[in-house]
Order: sequence, then structure tokens, then C-alpha cells
Amino acid sequence: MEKVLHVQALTKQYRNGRGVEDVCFDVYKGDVYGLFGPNGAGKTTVLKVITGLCIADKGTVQLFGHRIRDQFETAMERVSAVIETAIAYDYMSGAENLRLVSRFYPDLPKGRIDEVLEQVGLTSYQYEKVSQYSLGMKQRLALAASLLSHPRLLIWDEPTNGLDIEGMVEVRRLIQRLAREQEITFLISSHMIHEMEQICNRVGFIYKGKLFRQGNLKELLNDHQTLEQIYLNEIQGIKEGNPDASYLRQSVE
Ligand SMILES: Nc1ncnc2c1ncn2[C@@H]1O[C@H](COP(=O)(O)OP(=O)(O)OP(=O)(O)O)[C@@H](O)[C@H]1O
Repeated sequence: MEKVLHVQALTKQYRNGRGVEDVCFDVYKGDVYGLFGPNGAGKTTVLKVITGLCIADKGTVQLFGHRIRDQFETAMERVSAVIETAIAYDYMSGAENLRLVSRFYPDLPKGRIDEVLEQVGLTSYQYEKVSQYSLGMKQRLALAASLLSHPRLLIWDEPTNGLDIEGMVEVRRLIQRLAREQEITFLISSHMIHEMEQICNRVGFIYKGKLFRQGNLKELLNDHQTLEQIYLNEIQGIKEGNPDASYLRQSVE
């Protein structure tokens, strides 16, 4: 199986002492990999380091076999990211926003904007100003922008954040469809565990800057009914001093 992303011993500490420590995980072609953790756990920091938005203190990140540290452009060639979004200009239409983004990619074939609008279901709203879009439509526009360059790996921080139930379901279906039909590998983050359970085939749990458990969703659910149960058990173990989790205890209040 092709390894799309390799993260090894990644550590990033901010000046206030917070951040992430010794994070290791791999994402394989075809995965919808979910990084799950509560607010402030370190998900965005991990995604930012992977995409070069911030620099790690230690560790290795490889995308498609290329290290971001010294081969950044080649590593990022087939990667798109939606992190801390709101890229769209409100006073322009959806299509105009995409035309603006498309200037970053001089080799885009004609008609690519129409294609991505179609893929995210915004074709009939493309001439409306973004100020009239719902949050879900803005999310889909951000996704359309990130699809323009034909990414093979799409990194998306909190794809359903702030959406209502219908919006969440839409985004969820969209991710699953793109993964299936366009063979795009996804790395997403969320603090909503049920969400992860429905979208992802592999998940990693992150808590207080450490990725303490990960695996194939089906295998994880062999012994437990829900991911929530696994997560709560592990956190309880960490707090009570479960020897298996001793490496984490020092960082838990
Ligand atoms: N630029 C920064 N300077 C200092 N501390 C930061 C900075 N960015 C994040 N942090 C801290 O690092 C920790 C991890 O933050 P991060 O944003 O990665 O978490 P998260 O899991 O994405 O949370 P959320 O779901 O709330 O976005 C938090 O304690 C946060 O306060």
C-alpha cells in the first residue's frame, strides 16, 4: 500500500510551552484518516506542520516520500489543505473566487472551475455573491478551491465545524464520494467523535499534544461499541495512572 504521509516523532512547542510532542502516524493511499481530539489537543498544530504553515522543532514529515524540510515544493505538489479557512471574498461570487484562486495554477485546463463546482454541488449557485452563501456552502467553496489543482491528498481541518446537521451530512457524503470516485486520500481533524466514526476508515486520538492511540476503525471497534468508549477509557486510564499510558501521565493535569 502506498504511503502518502509519514509523520515521525513530530514535536512542536510554542513559546507558552504548549503544542504537540512525539507524534507518529502514517496515512496510506485511499485512507480517510481522522485526527480526533478535544479543543486545544494539538490537531491544527499537526496539520500546520505537515503543510509547512509552521515549522517543527523535531521530527520528520514525508509527503509521497519527500521530506518537507528539504524538498518542500515536490512534497506539496499533490497536496491541498483547508486550514483555518475563510479564504472567500464575500463581495465576489463563488465562481469569481475560484477564478482568483486558479491564477495560482497557470496550467489548469479550461473548464476545471466548472468541474470542481459540479463536484461540490455549487454549479447553480456559482454566480451568487458569497455573502449570500450559508456556512455549508462556504465550506464547499473552500473545498472546491482546494480541488482545483487535482490533489491526491487533501488535508482538511475541522471540515464540519459550525455546520448544522444537514450541512454535516453533505460534507461527510462529499468527502466519501471524492475519496471513492476521485481516489483522493483525506486527512481530516475533528473534535466530534461520532463524525469520525462515520467518515473515517482510520483514526488517531490526540490528547494534550500526544497521539496516544490509533488504528483501523473496524479493528478498534472489535472490542468496543463506539470510538467514544475507547477514547473515554483511555483518558480515564491516563488520569488514573494506567501503566500502559504512563508516558502520557506527566502531561495530564
Ligand atoms: N500560535 C500559538 N501560540 C501559542 N500557543 C498556541 C498557538 N497555536 C496553538 N497554541 C496552543 O497549542 C495547543 C494546541 O492547539 P491546536 O490549535 O493545535 O489544537 P486543536 O486540537 O486544533 O484545537 P481546536 O479544536 O480548538 O482548534 C493549545 O493549547 C493552543 O492553545
